Amino acid sequence: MQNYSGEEGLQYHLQIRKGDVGRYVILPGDPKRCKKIAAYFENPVLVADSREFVTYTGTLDGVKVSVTSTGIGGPSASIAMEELIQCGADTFIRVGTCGGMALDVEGGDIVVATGAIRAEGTSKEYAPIEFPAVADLTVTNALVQAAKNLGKKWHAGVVQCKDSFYGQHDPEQMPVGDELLKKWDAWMKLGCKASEMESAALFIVASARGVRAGSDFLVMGNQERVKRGMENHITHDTEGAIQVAIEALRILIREDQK
Ligand SMILES: O=P(O)(O)O[C@H]1O[C@H](CO)[C@@H](O)[C@H]1O
Ligand SMILES: O=c1cc[nH]c(=O)[nH]1
Repeated sequence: MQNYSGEEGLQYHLQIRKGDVGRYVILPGDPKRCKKIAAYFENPVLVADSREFVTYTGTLDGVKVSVTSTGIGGPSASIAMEELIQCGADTFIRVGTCGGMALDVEGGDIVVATGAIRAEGTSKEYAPIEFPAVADLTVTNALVQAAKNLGKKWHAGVVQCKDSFYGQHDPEQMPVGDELLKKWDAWMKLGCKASEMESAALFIVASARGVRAGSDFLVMGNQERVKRGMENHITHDTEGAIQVAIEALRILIREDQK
């Protein structure tokens, strides 16, 4: 791959090199979530802070692990994954926030993505639309086991990914609102659990590069419950979703050492 950083081995956007990160990387969207995640590592060190990409590295049960923020959306998430892979990473867990869609998915619950609807643009520059954005099975199983171990209320299933946050929340305001609403109705009928923005791109990049990726999310609220006058708990506390990702990494590290 062409290097645009002007320095051999230095990744252009993330400003990291081989040796700066572990093979296991947690990927939040929000850069401010990195410090909270790194607090679960032993001896966390800030290794880079560039654009929306903040990276800390430490250890978990003695094994080198990292956290890098992806920013919002597929374009920056795909850049983060590509540059981390160049530095030796091969196992990724996205820890995000999402909006619930299925009616039993409530604010404060955890959603684990088994696959992602590719209603975004980035993944289309990697793979034909017929190819599914599927999470890695070992990472997904570890996330589900982690949610069970921690006694969380969790759901596993397909999540919808898009590029426009407000296309999800205010489709009527969009000139193509009819199209968005028609598709959204189909996702609901197909049992989609939640909506977020990065997993489809991450799962497709992972398939293209032969690495493992999975995702878990805090459900911030559920617009479909609001629409039906059902109770809608709103929360922004990502700590539970972070704990599930950390526990899942511990499970993966143990399994990989067998
Ligand atoms: O909380 P993060 O990880 O950023 O994830 C979700 O929040 C952002 C939108 O508010 C999008 O990035 C979406 O995927
Ligand atoms: O509703 C939501 C919440 C978080 N992220 C999204 O993309 N949508």
